[in-house]
Formats: sequence, structure tokens, C-alpha cells
Amino acid sequence: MNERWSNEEFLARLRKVGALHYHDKHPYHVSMHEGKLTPEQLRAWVANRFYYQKNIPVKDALILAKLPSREERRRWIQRIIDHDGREGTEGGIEAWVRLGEAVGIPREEMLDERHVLPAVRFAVDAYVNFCRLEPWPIAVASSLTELFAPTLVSQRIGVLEQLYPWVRPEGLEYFRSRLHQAPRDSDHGVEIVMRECTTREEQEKAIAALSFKCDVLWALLDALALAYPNKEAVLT
Ligand SMILES: O=C(O)c1cc(C(=O)O)c2c(n1)C(=O)C(=O)c1cc(C(=O)O)[nH]c1-2
Repeated sequence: MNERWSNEEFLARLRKVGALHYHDKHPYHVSMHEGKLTPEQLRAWVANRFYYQKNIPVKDALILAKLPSREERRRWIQRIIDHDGREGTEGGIEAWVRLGEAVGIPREEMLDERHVLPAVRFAVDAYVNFCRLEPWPIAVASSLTELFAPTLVSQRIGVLEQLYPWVRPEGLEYFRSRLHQAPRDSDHGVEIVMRECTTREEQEKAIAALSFKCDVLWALLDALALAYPNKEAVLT
């Protein structure tokens, strides 16, 4: 049997998965951050990512139900509140609908999912089912893409402000909230994964879970790239 990695080695390997496979490297995402998406392509990204957003609290509820201690559940439940909100303090899903309105997608069109592509649905449903079926420490490991999200999200605020000036600024509130929520969530996630994945086999499963999650995000962008191709690239 292979020896377990030290926590430092394990964390470095988790980070390497992101360095190689996180969705910031996908051509559709690269185009977004270079300011090259057309309004239609940016709207398509927002409308399809909504299906991911609305399923985040669902997968978090599946994980919550498996957490064995009250202490862990108390911390984890905050993720659901962040997205679903409460009366008076609407959460991330509402903020994402407002992002949609800020890019020109009427609320009704976002909520009825008419723009959600089949492959996006399959990819996101696979993530939810992964969290439903896997042991909770491995499901938690799949959330660790959040280690890589804050840098990207803070860049995205500047990108949208500067390169897509037609996007109404109030739409960016979702991303501003994630700047403090995501590091808190990934700290908790890392704490759990380091504590629970103590054998080499469990560590390798955690790496595979994070890799799977990167594939989910990647597949979402593949679907968008196919349905909303770059017109110049097709013609040349
Ligand atoms: O905009 C992004 O690039 C991005 C990426 C990710 C991610 O890495 O999974 C999340 C989010 N945003 C996000 O907003 C979010 O709430 C979120 C929750 C999770 C998760 O798996 O629990 N990932 C992400």
C-alpha cells in the first residue's frame, strides 16, 4: 500500500488539479476574460450558469444531511443560506437572477430555464448526484474548486466593469459577495478533507473528486462553446 501524503503534499496535489484543469483555462472562459464574448455569448453563460447556481444549495443540503456532528452542520448550513437567502436578505440565487437582468435576460426567461443546454443540465445533475452518492468527505473534496474561485471572481468583476461596460453595475453584487464567502467555505472544506481523508486511498479519492468537479465546470463551457460558437473563428 502506498504511504499517505503529508498534509502539505496533499494540499499541493489538490492545488495542482486546479492549476491544470480549472475552468479559467477553458477557451470560452478565456474569451470572456479577454472581453471577446458577444452580448449573446455572455448572456448564454449567465443563463446556463444559473442552473449550476440553483443546484449548489441542493448539493449542499445532500452533504449537510450526511455530516455527523452538530458543529459541522452549523457551519455547513451557512452555504445554503448564502444561496437561498432569507426573507429580507435575498441570497446568491436572487443575486444571480439580478445579474441576468443586468445583462438583458428577463427574470422569467432565467427562471423557466429555457436557455439551459442539455449538456449543462447533465453536467450539473452529475455534480448533485456525486454529492448524493459519495461519502461526505469525498463530496466535500469536490467543492474545493472554491480554492481557485476567489482570484478568478475578483478578476471577473474588473473584466465585466471594464470590458463589458454595457452590463449594468448592480449585476456584479453576486461576485462581490463570493469574495468573502468562497475563502471561508474553502477553508472549512480543506479542514474537513485534511482531517477525514487520512489514508492514501482516501486522499487519492479526494483528488479524483476535485478532478471530476473541474470536469463538470469544463463540460458546462464545452456545451456553451458548441452552441454559441465564435462566429469569426467559424468563418475563417
Ligand atoms: O464563478 C465561478 O468561477 C465560480 C466557480 C465555482 C467553483 O469553482 O465551483 C463556484 C462559484 N463560482 C460560485 O459562485 C459558488 O457559489 C460555488 C459553490 C461551489 C461549490 O462547489 O460548492 N462552487 C462554486
